[in-house]
This record gives sequence, structure tokens and C-alpha cells, in this order.
Amino acid sequence: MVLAAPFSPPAANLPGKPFVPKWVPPPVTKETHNFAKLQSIDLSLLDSEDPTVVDKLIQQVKKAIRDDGFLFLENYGISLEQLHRQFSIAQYLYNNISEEDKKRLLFNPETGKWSGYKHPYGFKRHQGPPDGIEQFNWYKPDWEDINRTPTCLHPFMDEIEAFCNYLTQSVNRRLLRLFSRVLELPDDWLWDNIQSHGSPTGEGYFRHALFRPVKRETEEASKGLRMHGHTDFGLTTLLFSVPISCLQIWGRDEQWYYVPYKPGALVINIGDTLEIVSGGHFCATRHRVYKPPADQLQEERLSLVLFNSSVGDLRMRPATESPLIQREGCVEDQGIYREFKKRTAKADPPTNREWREIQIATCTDPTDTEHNRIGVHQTVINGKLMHQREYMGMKVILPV
Ligand SMILES: O=C(O)CCC(=O)C(=O)O
Ligand SMILES: [Fe+2]
Repeated sequence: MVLAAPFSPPAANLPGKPFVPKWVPPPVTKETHNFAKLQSIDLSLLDSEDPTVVDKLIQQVKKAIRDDGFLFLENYGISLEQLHRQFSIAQYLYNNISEEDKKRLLFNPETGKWSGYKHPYGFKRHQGPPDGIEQFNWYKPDWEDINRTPTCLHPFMDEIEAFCNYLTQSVNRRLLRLFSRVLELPDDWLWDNIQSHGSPTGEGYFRHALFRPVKRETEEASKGLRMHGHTDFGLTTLLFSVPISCLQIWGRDEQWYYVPYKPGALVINIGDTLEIVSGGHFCATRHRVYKPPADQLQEERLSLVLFNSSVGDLRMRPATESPLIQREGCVEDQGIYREFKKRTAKADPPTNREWREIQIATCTDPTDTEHNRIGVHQTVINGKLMHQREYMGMKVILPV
């Protein structure tokens, strides 16, 4: 197998590029309680010429995605310095975006896409209570038309685009190869059959996010929550590990744990599509964004995320050609897979596009005290408070 070439971005100092102050990683928390222990996968081992090394890697991945549904990825081809340059560009965006661009590029989630600028007042186009979260999301039309992107970023589009191309074409392709191998399918099976292609992010999207500290009213309304417990709807999500600890995952022991900071590492989470395609052998990662430990409450948190989406027209079903599924069957007690299976027995399951767009269009805010109540979007199951939504006749129940 050919060794994956490392990332080689366009130069930062080309003529015409303004100076971008360096992003300085904020201090790491001193808190050590409630932090998850996650497996770390060395992606460069996939290119080892020793088949026993590759086999061991596949077994390690298999265990991590069945047990945690979450893993760290290291040695995937992007250096810490190259990564910090991308964080510096994200920081530059929020220091320089004009008020006019914020209005002109305002998102419209009712369309089922996050595309554009998210104001820090909730996940609807009209402004609700402040949530302190700003985002810019790049979808296919935004890559194709520079007028749909913030003017202050125009000089850096070459670097942003190269970064996303590397993440999808190299990192995600190799990651899907690992997952295809776990399913005992040909190396590019998931890449060729399920992953969407074209534009740097296919039908998925790239995001620059900034979480600013919130006022007491917001914290009280949301009970410290910044994004509801959820699973991502696509194949894989590539998140960069960041120093401000807000991302939490739901452990097997039914508790929330912070994801620790591992400089340079990618945090990989498994989306709904992958859970269904794997017949429940992979577990979609339940995660949420919560307030950080006390010593980080006043810090700003930058987060870069790349969401890899499956082909929108496909209706998901388990890959019955997988020898693993043929041998062991499907894992019937798994959350979203079980719901899809129930629905498939009665009618066609939704397409991937329908599945992702309905969730975006009907997303509610953690500060929404009208819906976040027992009997509305919350319920108690076995003594635990759960968030319960129904999309196209399918129930999604997640811990609050
Ligand atoms: O910013 C993060 O760490 C996570 C965000 C997230 O889970 C999402 O946008 O789906
Ligand atoms: Fe997520």
C-alpha cells in the first residue's frame, strides 16, 4: 500500500495575504475528574508493510468503536503547526468578520442546512436568547461561490480549501478504509458506496465555531448545556481536540465524561449512517457540549469540525455483504439502528438527506425552557432524564 502523503498546504506568506496573529492555545484545565479514557489510533500504521501490524490496528479500531464509539486519531498527516495555522485563521475570522457579512451570510436552518454564518443567539435564523456560539459552515455552494463566504477570509480560501480536501480525500478515506476492514469488506467499500463526493466536503460541511463564555441567565436556562446530547447524522465527524474542555461523551456506564485534550489529535465520532450500515456493530457516538470545568469558564473556545456525509439519495440499510454481519448477524439492541429496522419493516426508511435535513430544520436550543421540559421534549426512563424527539415516525432518545 502506498504511504499517504503528508499535508502540504499553500504558503501562508503569499503576496496579498494579510498578517494573521497566531492562535495561542489557552491553558488546559487542572480538573481531572470525569475525563474519558479513549483509545488512540495511529493512522500511519495502516501503511505498515507488516500485515501483523495492520491486523493489530484493525482489532484495536474494532474494539474502540464497539466499546466507546469515539476515538482519537494521531499521525494522520497534518502537523501541529499546520493545524495551529487553521485555528489562527478561524480566530482571524471572528476578529474581522464585518457586521454586513454577518447579515448578508446569515444561515437559514429551516432549509435543512447550516450553510453560512450562525449568530450567537440560538440555532434558528431569528434571534433567540444568547447562546454565545458563532459558527461559519461551508457547504458545496459556499465552496463554489466566493461571494457566499466572509470577505475577510477570501485571501485564505486556498489554505482552508486545501485543509478540507486533505481531511476528506486523505484522512477520511483512510479512516473509512479501517472501518471497511472491520466489516471485512473491500478497502474502499464505504468510500465508494456510502461516502458522498465532489466539492471539498461532498454533501457534508466544514465548520469554524467559536464558543464565548455565557452570562448567568443563559447558563441557568440551559443548565450548563451548550449543545444538546446528540449523535451526528453522517458517516464520520472529524473534530480537533481543543484545550477548552466542553465536549463530553456518554459512557457505557451511563455518565457524561469530558474528552481530554490531546494536542494535534483528531477526535473521531461515528454517525448514524455508519451505525446503520454496520447493522449496529458500530455505535453512533452520543455526545454533547457542556460548560467547561470552573477554571475555564471565562475562556473562549475555538472548534474546527468536518462533517462527512453519506450520499443523500441513499436509504440506509445494513451492508449484508459484510462477512462480519453474515457471521454474527446485526446488533439488535442498538439505538438508531433498531429504530431504522422497525421503520423499514413497515415502510421505506428516510433517505440520508431527509434524515439530516429534518434534524437541522427542527433543532431546538438548550436555552429553550418551553420545549426542554418533561412531557414536551423530555421524559424520564429508568430514573434518568432523557431528551426525546421524533423524526419521520422514528424516536430518538438521548441522555440530557
Ligand atoms: O464543538 C464540538 O466539540 C462539538 C460540536 C458538535 O458536536 C456538533 O456540532 O455536532
Ligand atoms: Fe456533534
